[in-house]
Amino acid sequence: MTASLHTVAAAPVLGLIQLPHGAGLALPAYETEGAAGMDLRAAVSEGEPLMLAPGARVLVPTGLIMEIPHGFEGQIRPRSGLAAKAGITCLNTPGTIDSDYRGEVKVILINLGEAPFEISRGLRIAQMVIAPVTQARIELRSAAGETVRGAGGFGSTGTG
Ligand SMILES: O=c1ccn([C@H]2C[C@H](O)[C@@H](COP(=O)(O)OP(=O)(O)OP(=O)(O)O)O2)c(=O)[nH]1
Ligand SMILES: [Mg+2]
Repeated sequence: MTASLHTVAAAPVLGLIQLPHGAGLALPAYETEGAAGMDLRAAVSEGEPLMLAPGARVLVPTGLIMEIPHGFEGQIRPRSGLAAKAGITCLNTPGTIDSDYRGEVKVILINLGEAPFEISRGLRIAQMVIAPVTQARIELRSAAGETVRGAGGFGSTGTG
């Protein structure tokens, strides 16, 4: 039997605290067995949707405080359906949720489409991937070791 990704015994536990304005909203969830990201919902007031004009951006509350285990991060990514259909994306994608952050998680959406976009309560606005992170030890050095690439970049290997 194949275990689903999220029932692996060693899976990290994501702690969630639902704030009062998030109460009643469905918790973030993996929509399919193999989904990489869990969808996040807009915790805007019922009956008071946010209208996002073309070109405008907005900080959308999720109504959630998270306890991401040490050694992991949350990556906030756009949903392709919103992007393809309406030009809605996350401005700072992938947004970084640090494991020591204890404020409300918010999603920065921007409307790159041509029409105003309505964000109503409960709309699945983005997805969050939990990913391992490594903190490097930093060493100040006097020079960098030589490589074939050297300082070539930004298209140095050609286009074809
Ligand atoms: O899309 C995002 C990005 C960040 N955050 C929260 C969680 C994160 O841990 C914190 C800081 O994010 P980041 O380091 O990207 O922002 P900053 O501008 O460097 O702020 P800070 O100086 O607080 O680190 O803000 C969100 O809620 N949503
Ligand atoms: Mg920062």
